Amino acid sequence: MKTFIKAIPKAELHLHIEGTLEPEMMMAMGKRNSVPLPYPDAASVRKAYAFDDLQSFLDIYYNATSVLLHEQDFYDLTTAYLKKAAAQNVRHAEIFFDPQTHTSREGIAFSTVTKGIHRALQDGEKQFGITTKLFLCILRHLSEKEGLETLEQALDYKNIIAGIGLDSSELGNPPNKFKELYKRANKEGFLTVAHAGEEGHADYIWQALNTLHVARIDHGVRCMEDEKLVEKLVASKVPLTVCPLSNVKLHIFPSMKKHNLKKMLDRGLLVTVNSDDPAYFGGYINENYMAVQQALNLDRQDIIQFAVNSFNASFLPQETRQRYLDEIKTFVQHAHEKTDRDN
Ligand SMILES: Nc1ncnc2[nH]cnc12
Ligand SMILES: [Zn+2]
Repeated sequence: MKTFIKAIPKAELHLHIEGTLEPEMMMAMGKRNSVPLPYPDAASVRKAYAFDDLQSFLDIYYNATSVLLHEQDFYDLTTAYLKKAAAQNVRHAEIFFDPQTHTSREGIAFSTVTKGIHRALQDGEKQFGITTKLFLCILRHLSEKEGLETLEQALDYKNIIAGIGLDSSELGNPPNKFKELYKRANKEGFLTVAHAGEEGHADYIWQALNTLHVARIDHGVRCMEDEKLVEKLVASKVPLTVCPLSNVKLHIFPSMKKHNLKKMLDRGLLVTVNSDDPAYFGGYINENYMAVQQALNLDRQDIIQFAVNSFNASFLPQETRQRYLDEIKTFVQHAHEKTDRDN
C-alpha cells in the first residue's frame, strides 16, 4: 500500500508555501540574511512544534517568516517544495501565499514576494513537470480594509495570481467579515476559496458559500455537524480540501483514528487529502495519505478516490484534468496487473 500511495499521480490543493519552510532552511536563511532566531539549531526548532490549537501554531509560523526577505528567498522556498512534491508524484499543485505576512515587515514589497514565488513556479514546471496555480490568501485576523488594499495590489498580477483565499485565525473572524472583499474578487474574475469549518463551526461554511460565493472550502471538516449543509455540499459537489496531519496536530481531532475523513468520503462529499503546512505538521502529501490509510483502514479504492477527487476538485481546465485522470487509470491498471502476477 505504501508503494501504491507513493506512486499514484495526485494533486495538492491546500498548501501554504510559508508552511513548507523546513527548520534547516529557516536556520540557513536566518544566517544568510542576518535575522536572529530564538533557536540554536534545527532540532530545537522541531522541539518547539507542539501546538495547543490553531493560534498557537500561527504565532510560531508567522515568526518564522521573518527570515524571508529577498525575491531569491521566496524562489528557494518554492523550489524546495516543488522538488519534494514532484518526488511524491504530485502532478499539479494549487499553492497559497500570505503576502500581508511579508509586506507588514519593513522593506518587503508585494512584488518581491509574488515574483519570487512565480519565477519558481515557472522554472518548476519546466524542471519537475508540475503544473500550478497560485492563490493569494487574505489574513482574516486583519481588517477587511487591509485585505482590500492587498487585493488592489493583486490586480496588477492577474496573469500570475489565479485566485483569492482566506486564512489565519478563524474563530471570531467569520467569512461575513469579508463580504465586500469577495464581492470585488469575484467581480474581478479571481477564483475564490476560503478556509472554513476548521476550528469554526458549520455556520462559517454556510457563510463562505452564501456570502463569499466560494468555489471550494479549505478544511470544512466541521460540515459533518450539520446534515443540511452536508446535503448541500454533496448536491453542489463543492470540494473540501482536508488536511489530516494538520487537524490532529492542531487538536481538531484527538487522534487520527477519530478523524472523520472516511465518513466524509462515504457520505459522498468531494473530499481531498492535502498537507497544509508540511514543515510544521510532520509530513507532506504522501505522509498524509499514509496516516489516514493506516488509522482509518482505507483500501486501494479509497486511495484511488482521493487521487481522482484531487484532480476533479482542482481548477484545471477540463482537458488537462482528463489527461491526469487518464494517467491515474493507466497507473491503477498496471498496479492491479502487478498484484495479480505477484499472487
Ligand atoms: N491550517 C491553517 N488554518 C488557517 N490559517 C493557516 N495558515 C497556515 N495554515 C493555516
Ligand atoms: Zn490551510
